[in-house]
Amino acid sequence: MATATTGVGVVTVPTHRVTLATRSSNALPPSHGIIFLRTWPARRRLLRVNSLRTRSSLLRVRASSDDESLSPGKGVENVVIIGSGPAGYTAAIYTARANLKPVVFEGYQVGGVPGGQLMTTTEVENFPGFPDGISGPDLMDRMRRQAERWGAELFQEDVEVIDVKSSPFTVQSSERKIKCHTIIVATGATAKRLRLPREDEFWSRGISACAICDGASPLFKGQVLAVIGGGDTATEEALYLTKYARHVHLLARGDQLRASKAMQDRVYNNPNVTVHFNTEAVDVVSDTKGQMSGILIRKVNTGEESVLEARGLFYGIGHSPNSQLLQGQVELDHSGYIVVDEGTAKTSMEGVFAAGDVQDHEWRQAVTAAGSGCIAALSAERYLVSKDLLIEFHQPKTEEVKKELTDRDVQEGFDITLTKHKGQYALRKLYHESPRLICVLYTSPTCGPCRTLKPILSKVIDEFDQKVHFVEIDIEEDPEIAEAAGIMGTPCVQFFKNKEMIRNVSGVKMKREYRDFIEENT
Ligand SMILES: Cc1cc2nc3c(=O)[nH]c(=O)nc-3n(C[C@H](O)[C@H](O)[C@H](O)COP(=O)(O)OP(=O)(O)OC[C@H]3O[C@@H](n4cnc5c(N)ncnc54)[C@H](O)[C@@H]3O)c2cc1C
Repeated sequence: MATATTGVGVVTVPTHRVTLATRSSNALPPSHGIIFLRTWPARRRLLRVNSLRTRSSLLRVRASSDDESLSPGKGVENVVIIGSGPAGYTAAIYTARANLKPVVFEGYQVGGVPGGQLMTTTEVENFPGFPDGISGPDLMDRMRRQAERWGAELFQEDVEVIDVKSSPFTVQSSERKIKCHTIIVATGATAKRLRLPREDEFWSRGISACAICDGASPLFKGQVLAVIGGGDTATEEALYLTKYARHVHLLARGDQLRASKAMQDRVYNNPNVTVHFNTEAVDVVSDTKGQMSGILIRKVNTGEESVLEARGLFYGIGHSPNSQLLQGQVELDHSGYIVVDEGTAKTSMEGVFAAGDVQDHEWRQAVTAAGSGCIAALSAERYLVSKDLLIEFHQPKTEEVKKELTDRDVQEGFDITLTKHKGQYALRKLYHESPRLICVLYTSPTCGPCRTLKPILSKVIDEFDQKVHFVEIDIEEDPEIAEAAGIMGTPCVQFFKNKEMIRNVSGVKMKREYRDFIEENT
């Protein structure tokens, strides 16, 4: 039994020594901001910790535990969340606020970028709380920060293996292996693409995989649009788009629609929809302003090609759920979606919960994904309590976050002894004066993958502090530099040494690629 003195009173906690300090104290190293109350019966433990919270929101809690295996990272975690879309981050916010200290694998490449599908879209206009809309990357940034603020531990890594057949479960990425009592799978789904030659160029600028999300955007309002597919999704999207479009063409590869009879009737009876059977898209075409103006289509039965005028192209060819990790371990439906008990997040394996698009082939919206992430988080907490497995983690308020980059360098403020810089003045100075390897990251404000790459590269650069120079160039702020460097897209990383460019890396690559290259050249 230990007695702890606080600025507001005395709290008695059995078994482990617990020290409480007021917020003004700065004597606590961050690693001690944890309370382990493992030997208490779960319900009492929760009550006690909650009462600590109620008695003073100004309390920090430090605990020492004689059971080393319970230290975070070394022992068994309460919950691992896989995925960083709206479902994953919402689950992280809820579990972190419940003091479960969730470990989140945000993903990297295999199932889409960290932040999920919304990182690939411009404006999100239907997520509650943003009356003027918000860009997809900004929304995901906010969710991420909210999860981090409450103590979620985030890793930008793909999970490669899950083992839920033995308890505790194992979750493994290329960099770490974690044991845990519960898992929340929020790996989303990937919209199937046609891989048209100019698809990447017009993605989110004419081509979309979500009519409900993008149909009302000014880009498409009053225009002629086309939808590809012959099933329920495509017919529903075509009908939805008639609310905004001047006319909608539905392109079906077969000689009939696969959609339900009711949907077919609605399509055939709508004068604003024209169905083209035996038709496939070959590519999109653009006008002299570089805007999408039509679709090159081909009749599959005759091979005849023509251009169909359209300002927008919507894919209604389905989604693939990112559930491969769980194949053979939890029940999946015939399309690979994780099966959950209706209205819950429970999968066929106790302790494994699923949220978001990976378990939802019907609604697939950010807000429904977030809602199901909340359900999964609360379910995981309940499960841990019911099994008497829950360990609460109380973290001290984190120290002020170190600024990642110096402010935009100006002539007076430039300091060559610093490793990280921003802006064209710094780049010019370093190019001429730095004896170190220079790593230049080109970004743009609306580029989702840039937000993914920045923290990754920043961490790698930290490993080589004082051995390299790093400069970030926003190509909208410094277009001349970007043009001179021949930048065609962002993110792009260029390495310079002795006034020569020695490598150009486009897109987001694995962390070790940047690390290995820097190591070889410093
Ligand atoms: C272009 C586009 C525009 C859209 N616009 C809107 C809109 O305006 N409004 C709206 O409500 N909805 C919109 N949606 C739908 C919305 O984005 C999805 O419904 C929502 O993102 C689903 O959230 P999620 O968390 O389930 O999964 P996702 O957002 O798909 O996120 C899945 C996450 O899992 C991670 N992951 C996958 N595999 C692994 C692994 N092995 N290891 C670790 N991590 C992994 C990925 O990296 C990703 O972070 C849009 C979708 C698209 C494609």
